[in-house]
Amino acid sequence: MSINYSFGLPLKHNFAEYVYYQGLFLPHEIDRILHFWDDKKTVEATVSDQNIKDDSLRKSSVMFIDDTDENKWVYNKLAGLAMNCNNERYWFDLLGFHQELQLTRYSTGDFFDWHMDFGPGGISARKLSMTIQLSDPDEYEGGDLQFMINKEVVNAPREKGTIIVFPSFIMHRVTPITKGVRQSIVGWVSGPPYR
Ligand SMILES: O=C(O)CCC(=O)C(=O)O
Ligand SMILES: [Fe+2]
Repeated sequence: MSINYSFGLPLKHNFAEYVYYQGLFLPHEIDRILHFWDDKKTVEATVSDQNIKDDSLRKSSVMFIDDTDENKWVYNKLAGLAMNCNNERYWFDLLGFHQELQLTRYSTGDFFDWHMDFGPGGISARKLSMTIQLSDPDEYEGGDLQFMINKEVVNAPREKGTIIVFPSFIMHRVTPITKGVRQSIVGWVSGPPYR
């Protein structure tokens, strides 16, 4: 039963476990982003904020997109989307990107098992997570970004260019790639502690 014992605060509810957007990046922009990939800058992905490699949780290659003048357009587009999405849905307190955008490559056998992007230490400021699907769905098999919503497993859209935004405390995973290569960008928007 619902009651209304108000503390006098303005209330807005429009929560969704995840939302997605299409068309923010044009195909030639996605191609430009894919050309950022530089094997010399690639590192094996780690988990949490401790630079821990845990092959049972995550296997993929990542590199970070420097926040330089040349790359600013990518940051700017994603920041705009994050602010609009936040105004539409979440009303979290956001401060901005405090960690570089991550370009991720999953080859056959790579995966990222169930996790939250939020946690203790250096990842405790993460509020919103964003993923850009950079690969065409028929370039790879497996590699689904999935959310755990109660006990249902829900697939995120795979279309190239789709941007999926979700609160960093939502459980998600990327299933193992069984064929081909999937690439994505992952960004985290930070904010002050929950209150
Ligand atoms: O590749 C993705 O779409 C998501 C990866 C992920 O969950 C992460 O890097 O935290
Ligand atoms: Fe994640």
